[in-house]
Amino acid sequence: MTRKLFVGGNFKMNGDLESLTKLVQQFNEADVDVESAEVVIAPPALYILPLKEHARAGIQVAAQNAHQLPAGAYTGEISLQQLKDIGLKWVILGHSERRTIFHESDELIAEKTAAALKAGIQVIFCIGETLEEREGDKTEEVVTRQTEALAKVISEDDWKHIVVAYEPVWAIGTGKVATPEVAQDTHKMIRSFLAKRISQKVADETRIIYGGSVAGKNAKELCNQPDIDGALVGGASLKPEFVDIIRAAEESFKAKSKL
Ligand SMILES: O=C[C@H](O)COP(=O)(O)O
Repeated sequence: MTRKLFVGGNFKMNGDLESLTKLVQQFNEADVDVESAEVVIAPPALYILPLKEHARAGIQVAAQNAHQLPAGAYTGEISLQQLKDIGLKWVILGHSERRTIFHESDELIAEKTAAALKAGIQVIFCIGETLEEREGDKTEEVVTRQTEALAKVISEDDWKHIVVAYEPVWAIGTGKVATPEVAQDTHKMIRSFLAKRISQKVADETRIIYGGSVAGKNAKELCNQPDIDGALVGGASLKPEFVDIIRAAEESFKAKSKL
């Protein structure tokens, strides 16, 4: 298997300078193999710069959102060009909290993603269904619709700068983690969609990571699944437990690569 493990930590709107600096210090000191995994933390915007300076080599930093336009009268927003200016390589776009609370549409998220790639920033592109949609048997329709919006506006070559994060909304921050089998089924479905819609190459090479109540105790089983290439961790990334998640995911990946 050629896809590299990806573990993201989304701090959301949590922490302060002191607590997050201490947290990153714990990550810096942890014995994790940052060569075999891509580790990316996403702090609140105003802590990006100090934490980027503080994080050791191998721990990258992402923004949690950005505006699609390069500059202008958009009070409160940050542009992708500004992220690029401070040396950032990653941004999370399409998180379900942006989709639901801030009413970001599939089209806007696709536009932001295309703008990020144009600005030279890689994207953790989040998709996922609500509980109502899952219970209404609409998971495939929803994740396909969200991914199709992006497929329309980027090229085949652009996909190498995208990590798809499948995050079932009903599993985010609820403690209700999707079982490894349920998550695997959806990841497989997303990969098949990429194969049919884009190409087999893009399907084989794009990393699809899982998010939603990932913790030290379930990371290994989730990452053991053939189509799960890592995790996007929320709550547990604010604790030293994040290191256990990275280690567990690395163990799974090493085992999978021997298959
Ligand atoms: O971006 C991360 C996801 O929203 C997952 O959050 P969680 O691990 O707190 O459920």
